[in-house]
Amino acid sequence: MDVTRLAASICEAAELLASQPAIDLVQRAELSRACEKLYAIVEQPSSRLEKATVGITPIVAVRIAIDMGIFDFVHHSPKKEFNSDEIATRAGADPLLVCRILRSLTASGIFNVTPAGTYKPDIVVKDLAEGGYLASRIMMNLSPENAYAGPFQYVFGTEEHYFDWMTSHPSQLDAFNRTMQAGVIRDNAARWTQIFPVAQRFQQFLGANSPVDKGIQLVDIGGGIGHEIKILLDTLPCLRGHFVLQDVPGVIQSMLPELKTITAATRTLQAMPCSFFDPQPVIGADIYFLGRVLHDWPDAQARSILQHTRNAMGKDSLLLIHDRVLPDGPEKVHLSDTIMDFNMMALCSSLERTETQFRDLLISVGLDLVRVWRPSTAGLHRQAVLEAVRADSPDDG
Ligand SMILES: C[S@@+](CC[C@H](N)C(=O)[O-])C[C@H]1O[C@@H](n2cnc3c(N)ncnc32)[C@H](O)[C@@H]1O
Repeated sequence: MDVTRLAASICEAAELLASQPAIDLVQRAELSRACEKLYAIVEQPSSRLEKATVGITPIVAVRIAIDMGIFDFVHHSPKKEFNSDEIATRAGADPLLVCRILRSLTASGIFNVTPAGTYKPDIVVKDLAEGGYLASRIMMNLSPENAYAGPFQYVFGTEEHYFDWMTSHPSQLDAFNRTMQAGVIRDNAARWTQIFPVAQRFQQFLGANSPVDKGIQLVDIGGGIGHEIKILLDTLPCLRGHFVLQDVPGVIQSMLPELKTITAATRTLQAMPCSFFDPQPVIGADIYFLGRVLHDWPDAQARSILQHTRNAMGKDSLLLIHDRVLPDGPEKVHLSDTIMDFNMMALCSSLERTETQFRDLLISVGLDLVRVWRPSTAGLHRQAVLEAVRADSPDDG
């Protein structure tokens, strides 16, 4: 079957339908059933699971928007289109939070983004505006950015960060570590080794017989139980070098058993309990790797992690950041992206960042973003690998 042609005809049919006069309820039901059948076949199992487990976040976005009066404003305004900043000003709310909410509402079909980049409300907005049968109020007008006093701490009645709290809740920590490992095992295309061309870029370190000291030195910061290092070693069985796995002590002690046996002549592995909020002890490594770490932290802490890494980097060191990178255009943001963004907001007072937000963060600590690697199945995955070097590196520019 020619899937590309099939996808093109489905899009054509959708455009044709959109240009038709209104279809009646019976036709709508018939078409909805057909679409659901198609979607049930093509949807990724991981996406089904995501909706069933953390899929509540679009509802949270609607509730916050009701409270901010966003629907009242756009419904009663004589204007038909709005930009994010004017909605934020009108709502008296943090522009970043309003931008995150509008992205989620767009992914839920409550707003559409025009070619000019403005937001156009859908007809359902009238039911969410004052007097509408779905309008009711909660309180929130700032994107949480205090990592130690956000929604998680409020709900669990604690002053600890989510990661600190987990160390005294071992079953939660174990579940978290297994979730992190499952994410990269389940989804081949989301693995960093599939996105960043490891074989080509680490070519000089490949070879079965050369000693460790001629190999790569790679530091996996906040590397969990070592699954990201394991994926690299499995992908490149001839990669030689010294691999350092860093995380908090409670996680390091759960390191994958198969990594514990690596002490060959061509490969060594060092498990190093240490905090990324302390100075980085490994100086001048070839590669510093930050896998899905920065999205756990708001800008203040993310900057501190990057600054410590930057201070340890040599002029030839490379920083690789594996994280979800959202498109800057809100109309391109998937529902799944907004679910994860709100998940990060709730658990860690943090956020999923756009490429521009990553670039700005890197520049603020003296690092330059050299390239963003995206998976070949672009559109389905937002995982990307960002490649950064010291701003004063000879390779920069
Ligand atoms: C989202 S997980 C990512 C794990 C792994 N890099 C991956 O991509 O699957 C974030 C990791 O950061 C670790 N972490 C949290 N606070 C830390 C700290 N202060 N220092 C070092 N690691 C920390 C957690 O234990 C966890 O393993």
